Amino acid sequence: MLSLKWFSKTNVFTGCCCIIKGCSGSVPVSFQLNRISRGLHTGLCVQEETRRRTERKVCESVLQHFNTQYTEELGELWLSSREVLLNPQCWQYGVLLNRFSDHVDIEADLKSSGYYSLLSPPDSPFSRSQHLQCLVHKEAARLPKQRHRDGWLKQYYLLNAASLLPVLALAVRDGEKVLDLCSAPGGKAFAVLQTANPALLHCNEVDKSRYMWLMKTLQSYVPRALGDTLSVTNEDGRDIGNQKPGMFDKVLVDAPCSNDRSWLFSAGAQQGELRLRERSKLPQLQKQLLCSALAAVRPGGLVVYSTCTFSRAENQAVMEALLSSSQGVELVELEEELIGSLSAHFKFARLQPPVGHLVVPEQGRTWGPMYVCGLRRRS
Ligand SMILES: C[S@@+](CC[C@H](N)C(=O)[O-])C[C@H]1O[C@@H](n2cnc3c(N)ncnc32)[C@H](O)[C@@H]1O
Repeated sequence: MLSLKWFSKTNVFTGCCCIIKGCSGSVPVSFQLNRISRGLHTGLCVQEETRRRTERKVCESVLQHFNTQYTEELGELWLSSREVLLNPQCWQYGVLLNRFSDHVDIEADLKSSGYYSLLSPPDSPFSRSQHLQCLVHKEAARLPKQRHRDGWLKQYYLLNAASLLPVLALAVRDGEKVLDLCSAPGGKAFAVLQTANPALLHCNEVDKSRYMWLMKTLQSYVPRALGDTLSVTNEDGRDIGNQKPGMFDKVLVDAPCSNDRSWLFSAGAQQGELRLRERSKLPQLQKQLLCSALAAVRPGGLVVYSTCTFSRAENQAVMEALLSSSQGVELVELEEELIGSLSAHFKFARLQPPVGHLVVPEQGRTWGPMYVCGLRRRS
């Protein structure tokens, strides 16, 4: 296990502006956010990123495969979601503010540019967390990414806002011990730290290069003072349940899955076909990771499972198989209040069987796909 060591890197910075583009494909509107563009901690120019996204080619074999499977599983919903997934220019991005950084100016700029909070204000009785602040825009606005600068904390993390659903479902409380079993690149680990002050957040990632990426994320967003709270390992998550039985209050399994959004733009037919061939192995891996998570959580503790695919085989079927083969495990319904408050922002599919929740993208609310389901270990 590694505790975090912060390392330095040379940084380049360029000024930049943001692009707003409607789903209709209308003329792009660019605007400048005063302090963001003045802050100049940007990475790739947003226009460059937008151009790259526009130029990405759809992988026909993956599209055909999804058409067959998801028409059967989702019917009409697949048609509306497909329209969004195939048009990267209409994708929205959530801006998750970093409570450990000084972001007051940026928050004010964003709000004056039409951004609003995804969740209730932090002081509301309905707020899920004291600190988590995610701003969204009804258009496909895209901020520049900020570059890593040694000794400086990035002010925001860009994400698909539906990624917050598993973190909110985990509902971490101050002082809890939390395991993020499949953690890289670290978006949800970062989000967990925005919601509470856990006694321990243990992040694990099996892939070496993604593990390095995870370390970099944590270094860029989390103050050194929290170093003792965090631990990071580069192991197969399937082994962690045996290594740390019953050690955690909560475990997040943000599982490796058919990442529908990105698979549709696989780099070439070969990569697409390889992914489709390997796809049938995913449910087995997902079940093994869940078993490990259930071993790592204490009796009475909560495991949240999430994926970013529509696939029934990787979502409800995994949960059902697990529930039927494991004793002392029960399904946990996500709080109605949480689903209700997010329904204004997210489109939820009606699942059959009704196990877990699935956010599906639609025009104007392009968040998802994101499947979330909770399990409690009884004994
Ligand atoms: C969906 S991604 C996680 C995204 C991450 N939670 C976030 O929010 O940034 C799934 C991750 O699981 C990792 N993974 C795949 N197999 C694994 C295993 N056996 N044990 C642990 N991690 C694994 C993948 O390399 C990938 O980084």
